[in-house]
Amino acid sequence: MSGSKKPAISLNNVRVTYRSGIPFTRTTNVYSPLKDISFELYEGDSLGVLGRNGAGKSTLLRLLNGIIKPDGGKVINHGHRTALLSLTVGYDQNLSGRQNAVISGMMMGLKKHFIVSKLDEINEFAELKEFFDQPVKNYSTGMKQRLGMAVAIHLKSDILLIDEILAVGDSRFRRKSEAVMREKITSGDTVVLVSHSAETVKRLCNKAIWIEGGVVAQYGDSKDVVACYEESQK
Ligand SMILES: Nc1ncnc2c1ncn2[C@@H]1O[C@H](COP(=O)(O)OP(=O)(O)OP(=O)(O)O)[C@@H](O)[C@H]1O
Repeated sequence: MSGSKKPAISLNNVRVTYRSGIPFTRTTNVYSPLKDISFELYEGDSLGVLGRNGAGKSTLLRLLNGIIKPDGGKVINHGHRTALLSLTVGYDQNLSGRQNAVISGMMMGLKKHFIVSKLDEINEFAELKEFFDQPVKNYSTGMKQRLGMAVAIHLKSDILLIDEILAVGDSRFRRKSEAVMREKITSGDTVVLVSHSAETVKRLCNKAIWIEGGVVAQYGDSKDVVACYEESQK
């Protein structure tokens, strides 16, 4: 248990296997980045996810979001609405930022008229101006990041899952996003943050999980986990 906090999502012995066919052969690549993962994400926690490239951090966020299902073990969401903020998942490139914002909101289970009432605020935060009505394929990485951040902040979910999105974009917008994130965290929102920056995890998260070799190498207070993770990288 984590004090009197309630579990928001529980993972019990979770395994994820990717199977991809190799072109022009009858063979299939089978790979399990996550082999046996168990932990509880508690309500009100801000959890940083650490691990080297390919450790399965983004896979873990997709599991928490419910986009993928485990092929072993169980993911139990105790009734929370999640929003995944990522530069690689979630946009229809041919639709405008405005249309994508509406779709994202509907995927979070929100009513269309509520989402529509928030669109001006979303565009104001994202600073997209007339680009808001252009196809996302014309956006720069920074513009996609700003749109994702604006949608996630204005269309409230119970659990915000953030995949590396604070690492890109210009420093002014990064500071603006970090300030809003900090506000959400202090007001008790549940956040899971994947970052290559142990410093960011230490700054924004109270807890951290370190994934290595498909299992949990360490889970606990973010300062302790970051210290061990950084030591292992030397
Ligand atoms: N759809 C997929 N099909 C096949 N393999 C995949 C798929 N998605 C991810 N993988 C593989 O699973 C492993 C874990 O990927 P994942 O993106 O979760 O790692 P990560 O820790 O987020 O990596 P990074 O730090 O580089 O972003 C990688 O080896 C990746 O190549």
